[in-house]
Amino acid sequence: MAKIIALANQKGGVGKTTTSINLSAALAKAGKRVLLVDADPQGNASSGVGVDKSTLESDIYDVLIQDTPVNEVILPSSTPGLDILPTTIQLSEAEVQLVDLPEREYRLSKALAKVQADYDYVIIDNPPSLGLLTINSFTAADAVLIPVQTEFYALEGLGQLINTIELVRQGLNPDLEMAGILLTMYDGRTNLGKQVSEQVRTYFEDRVYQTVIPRSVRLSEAPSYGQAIIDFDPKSPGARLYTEFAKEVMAQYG
Ligand SMILES: Nc1ncnc2c1ncn2[C@@H]1O[C@H](COP(=O)(O)OP(=O)(O)OP(=O)(O)O)[C@@H](O)[C@H]1O
Ligand SMILES: [Mg+2]
Repeated sequence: MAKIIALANQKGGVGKTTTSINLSAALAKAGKRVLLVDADPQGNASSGVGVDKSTLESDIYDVLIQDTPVNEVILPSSTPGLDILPTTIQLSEAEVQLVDLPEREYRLSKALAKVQADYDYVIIDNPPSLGLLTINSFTAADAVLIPVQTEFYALEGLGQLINTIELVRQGLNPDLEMAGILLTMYDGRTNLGKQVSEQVRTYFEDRVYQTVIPRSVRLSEAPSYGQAIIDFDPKSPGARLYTEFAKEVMAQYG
């Protein structure tokens, strides 16, 4: 049965999508069967693993709103062993439409239950909000992994996020855990980077992963080629560190 991990932080641009893509690809390279779920209407995870969104006949919107079977929508990605449940901008309408649907918080969970036996990991990329799409992900997930940009205001909003996880645990999904916090876009040349990472570790202690993802231009270039960093530039520091990070996740979840 797949471990389902939702990547979330309602703060925008902290590395959720970059981490979703590259953790998924590194897990697949390690021999795991992985499904990447793009639950963000921006669709950056879909294009980042080589999906041409303009040619899609159906996407996660149809699964959530129209009850299209999930296996009809899943596609192979540019990385062997990694499948993608893609999205397009039409998912932006789902946030409103879900409100009136029965079991509105459980729709992703029900869809993923049908393919959970086919994978070792399901990684869900989420939008920068705590709306119904993210709540669907938290209801479906075993654990929430929080990327935190090693920058000023890094801790801002984390209290609210952790509160939301707690609320979901009290109602919709009692088994939901916090997987941990991943520091991203670290710049070791600046004092700020060091200060923020120390501050996050002081506050969250062993819930912060040992691996730290450095700021790297190659990581930001890879998505425009539709490739994960381990395929785009296997020798780059980004490829090495996402591989290290995947090892930490496998030590945690098998
Ligand atoms: N380690 C890194 N080094 C350099 N650039 C990075 C790194 N990680 C992410 N980026 C770049 O920073 C931007 C934001 O990253 P990303 O899209 O992963 O964040 P996000 O949290 O998914 O954003 P959103 O909240 O909009 O979904 C992107 O342009 C991405 O390419
Ligand atoms: Mg994103």
